[in-house]
Amino acid sequence: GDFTVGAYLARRLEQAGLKHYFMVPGDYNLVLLDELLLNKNLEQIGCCNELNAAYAAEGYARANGCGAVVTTFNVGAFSALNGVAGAYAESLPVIFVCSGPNTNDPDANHLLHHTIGTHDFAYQYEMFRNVTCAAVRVLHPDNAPYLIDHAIGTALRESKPAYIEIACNLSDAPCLLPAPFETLAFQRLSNVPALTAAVEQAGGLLAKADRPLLLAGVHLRSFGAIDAFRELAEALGCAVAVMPNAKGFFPEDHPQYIGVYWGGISSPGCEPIVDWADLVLAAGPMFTDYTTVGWTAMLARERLIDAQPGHVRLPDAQFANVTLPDLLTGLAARVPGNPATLDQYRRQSEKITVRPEPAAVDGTALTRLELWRQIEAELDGRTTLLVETGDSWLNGIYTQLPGGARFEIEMQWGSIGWAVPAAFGYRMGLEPDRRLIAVIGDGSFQLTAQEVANMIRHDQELLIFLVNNRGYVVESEIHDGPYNYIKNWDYAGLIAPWNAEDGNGLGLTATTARELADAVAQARGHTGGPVLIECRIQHDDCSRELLKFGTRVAHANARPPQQG
Ligand SMILES: C/C(NCc1cnc(C)nc1N)=C(/S)[C@H](O)COP(=O)(O)OP(=O)(O)O
Repeated sequence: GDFTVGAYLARRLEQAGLKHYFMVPGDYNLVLLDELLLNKNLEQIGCCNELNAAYAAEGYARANGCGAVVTTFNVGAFSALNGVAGAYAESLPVIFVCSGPNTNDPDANHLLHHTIGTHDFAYQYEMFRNVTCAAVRVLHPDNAPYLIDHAIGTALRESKPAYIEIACNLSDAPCLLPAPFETLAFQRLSNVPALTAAVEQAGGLLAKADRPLLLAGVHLRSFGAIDAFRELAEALGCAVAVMPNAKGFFPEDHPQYIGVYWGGISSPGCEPIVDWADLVLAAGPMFTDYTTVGWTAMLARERLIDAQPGHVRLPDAQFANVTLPDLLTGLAARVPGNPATLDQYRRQSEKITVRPEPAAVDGTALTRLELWRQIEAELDGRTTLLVETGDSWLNGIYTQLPGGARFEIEMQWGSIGWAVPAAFGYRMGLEPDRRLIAVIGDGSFQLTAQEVANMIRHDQELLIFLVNNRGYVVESEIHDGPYNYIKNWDYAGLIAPWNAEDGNGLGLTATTARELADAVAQARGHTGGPVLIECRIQHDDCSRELLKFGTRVAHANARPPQQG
């Protein structure tokens, strides 16, 4: 039968690999939601609000490759804006779809609800253009195929979010059948001469280097270069470190792995080796105030090959239109082995990472160290550890991942409240036989907690460690004040009201090592719903790395304005 604009969109989302999309209904988008429901290969997932729906789509994209969120005009869209911008920051292809005003209204000079009450309806599109790689407004059905294809194709190629606004009276308008999906040109291609020259020159530098070292960066996953990176690592045989937001992109049980490079708060024994290397190839890094610990861990350009998703910068040359996987694969085929940095790491005594002695699992008050010792023990090769912004970042980053385990962190955007909805979306897109453990602070939890109810609605099995340290500890360690302290909740007690008449969530509390061990054991046996373990620790019981990180970030923030 006839294709409609809504059916066209649904087919393209399905072809982009989605099995679910997240939404909150509104009068503008109800007909579009009906059209999307007609596609039986896509499941419509409601969220409590549009911010959570956008975070869920971002989390889904981490597990599934691409995500989508549908909202109503303005009031829905502007809540979702934070999550869409976050997807941009995290380089994740989230398709943001919003139903807009009826096409008759502009010419009729109408004022509309859910707007700021002016005659201009383009401002939402203008705002989203700044945080998407492509933004389109479908104001006539004839343009729907090209505009939808442009938005989705660009999002997949750039690994960034895209914006699609569809006038509400076009959702069920007749539309052409979609052309084959390949016509969206979402593949990333290298320019061959540029690639040849880049491999030649970077390969030459690596071959000449006495102490080469590889550093994994955050873009490896978004730009499909994890395998190519490992190929190059094994060809070089050198030491391999990861930046904090690339944790898990190189196996931590790999013999060449030397830990997280994060300047003065690197894994034990790692920083001296990175400093000793005479050439570092950083694959997909983002050198920011956080990843360089307030600019104290910058790598000198004369010993850095900086391979970005679309170009590579050598100490004295730059090549555009070279994709990350092509460059790394090309180098793997060309470079001679050189284990100097790995040999040196193995000589170092520091390498023996000091593992906290297993505390007596007894009635002693629960501490951060014991909490994370038990979390680390709970990880296996099928588990993803997802950490919320807060001290959970630092504690998670230094947690040892078993082979096959994955790690999710939103370090570039760092928007607290992301973790609950992102875990909901991630679990929705995750293979059923894998496990999900999320570690979330009490402060962050309070922003978006209600999405746990949808975890219960969908019988999602996942484990949340809710770290109740009575407030915003990261902020306290950066710069304390009364604003860092919040109203306490009965976090474990929240699950029962969310269960209501039919839920199967489980809320537990742990104030001692023994209670935590018992709760974890009970969680292991719980099926058919999420488990939240409220772990109560002291406010100042934070990681030593946070103390260092906090003071350096505060220092960077406090730089006086340049005297003009
Ligand atoms: C308030 C804020 N950051 C500022 C902030 C404020 N608002 C948004 C949306 N995102 C942000 N990062 C942060 S990191 C809190 O310490 C988080 O507290 P909590 O979740 O309880 O974790 P810790 O106690 O481990 O820090």
